[in-house]
Amino acid sequence: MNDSIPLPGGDPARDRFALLRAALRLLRPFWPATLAATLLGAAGGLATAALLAQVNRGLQAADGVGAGFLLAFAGLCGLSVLGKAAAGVGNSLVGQKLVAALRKDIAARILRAPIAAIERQRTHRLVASLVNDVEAVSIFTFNVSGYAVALTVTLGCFGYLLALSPALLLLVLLAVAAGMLVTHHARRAWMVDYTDVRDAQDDLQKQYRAITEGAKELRVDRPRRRRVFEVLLGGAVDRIASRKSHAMRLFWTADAVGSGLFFLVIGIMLLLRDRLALEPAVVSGFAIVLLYVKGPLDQLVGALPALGQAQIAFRRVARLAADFDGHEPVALVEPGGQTPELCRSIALDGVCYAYPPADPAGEDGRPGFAVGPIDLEIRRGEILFIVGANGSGKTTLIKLLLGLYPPQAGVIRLDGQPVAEEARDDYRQLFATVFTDYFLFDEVGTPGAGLPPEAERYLERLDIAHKVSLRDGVFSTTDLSTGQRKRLALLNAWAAGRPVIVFDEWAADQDPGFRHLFYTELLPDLRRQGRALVVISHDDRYFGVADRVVHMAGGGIARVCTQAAEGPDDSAAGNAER
Ligand SMILES: Nc1ncnc2c1ncn2[C@@H]1O[C@H](COP(=O)(O)OP(=O)(O)OP(=O)(O)O)[C@@H](O)[C@H]1O
Repeated sequence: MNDSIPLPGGDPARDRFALLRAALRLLRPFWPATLAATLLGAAGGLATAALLAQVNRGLQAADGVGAGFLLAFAGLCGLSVLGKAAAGVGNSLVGQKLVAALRKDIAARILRAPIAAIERQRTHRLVASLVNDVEAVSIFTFNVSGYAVALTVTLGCFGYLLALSPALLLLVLLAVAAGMLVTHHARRAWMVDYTDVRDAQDDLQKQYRAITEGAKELRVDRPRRRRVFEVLLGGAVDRIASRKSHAMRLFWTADAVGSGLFFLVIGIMLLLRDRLALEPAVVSGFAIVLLYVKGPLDQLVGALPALGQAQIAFRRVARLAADFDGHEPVALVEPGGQTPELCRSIALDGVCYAYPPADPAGEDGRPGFAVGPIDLEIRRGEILFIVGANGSGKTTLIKLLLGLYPPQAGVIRLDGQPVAEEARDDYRQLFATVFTDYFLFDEVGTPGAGLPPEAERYLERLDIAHKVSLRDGVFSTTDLSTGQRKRLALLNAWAAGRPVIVFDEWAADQDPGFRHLFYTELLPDLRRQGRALVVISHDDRYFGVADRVVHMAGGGIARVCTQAAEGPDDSAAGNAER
């Protein structure tokens, strides 16, 4: 996938120009349209300033205006209106493209990020970034050339004022500087508010998940429901509202001070008119221009809250990007690399992985859970069970086997050859999985590859054909019972046609009849097709189905039993019981 939308590299908190640079970098792919919109808008802005001068000249002309004046007036009007319209159209075009590119970019980052980083981030934070940060950045960038136009109009107007009276312009600039000082102080305070708002948006997203995904639990638990609604969700909502109102109060106070200063300047000018013997053309020119330029100036000042929120959003996205650093070469758009084959076996040689400590400050002194060193071979056409107590490391082991966690030590070999980091994504294509927290895609099999001809028959085999059919490769419904949905997940894993299928406690929510069918018919059938089956199971009644049973304890392999010998297998050598 094209990684053409670079997100900020610097820290916008410390680097004052990081946001500007990041915005320019974001706009870079669209520079022709951005430049055209900005230039046309700037031309329109300058035409507006010239129009004001023309109006003042017309007002002061003792013997009326002629055809030449009217022609120039009409030309400036046309340029002003068209420039503004063109800038608006160009802006929205660029804005839409930019937002689309930013959304795709964040999604691509998630798709390529290390699984451990995604697990660390938690879904609600990712969703909040996808929704709130993109929104904040887009609101600001949508208007970048609008701000450029406002700035040009302002500078053009000040240029005209300079020509009319440098001394009076100095007075205006003093007022503008005082207004900027007040705004600057207010801005520092409202940035603190907006940072807190953004944190509260994460909390809100978390509580939205709680009330949707935990709807059933909350319906039967009134105290918790009240706490979630009033304290957790309500607290986040109220925090956002009060912090935003505080920020806006500061903004409007600063804005009012700015406007007051503006009118003060006009008042002072009128007061000093006679004392300084100002010409009527100068006074009327200043009055017209100052009243007009207040619009673009307000637009520029009004951009500050959006700018602040965009800055915070950039900081968030930068942090996310940093946490997703070291992403793997995962093909998203171009066809991937080679689809590997499994001829003999996959071997884990001394593979280790340790989670970071739950308390990174290390205050509780507990290290993260560690798995390994693991020596294990998975052979083509065998059923391998991984068993052990809760928390013994079974799922972590299969995440290592699948290449979802990169081994921190040791190596994975495919048919004797080490799997290099660049080939890990290809290697992962050997597997189909049904995790305990699986996600059910309603498109069956490998997208674009068509369905295996026996798919309908397999639905019957799974005793689900009376509920679900396949329409154009899509399940007609997934509104099913828990066990039935899991059968569809199994169908998906089977239809993907991969040489290795991994089941994480698949049978846990199946009825006894179907559980029996799974262990005694489906698994042996899949083995007959030449696939390797790695099955995490607590069903000790069916351990006899496996060719080998790997017993995990405390993150290591305690022993491996083969069915023939029912004793420790040679392949377990080196895995000391813990
Ligand atoms: N995402 C994670 N981040 C940090 N630590 C984790 C994470 N997932 C698991 N662990 C740690 O690893 C240990 C083993 O977890 P794992 O899921 O591998 O166990 P399991 O044998 O599959 O357990 P179960 O039978 O309950 O599914 C956990 O007790 C926990 O301490």
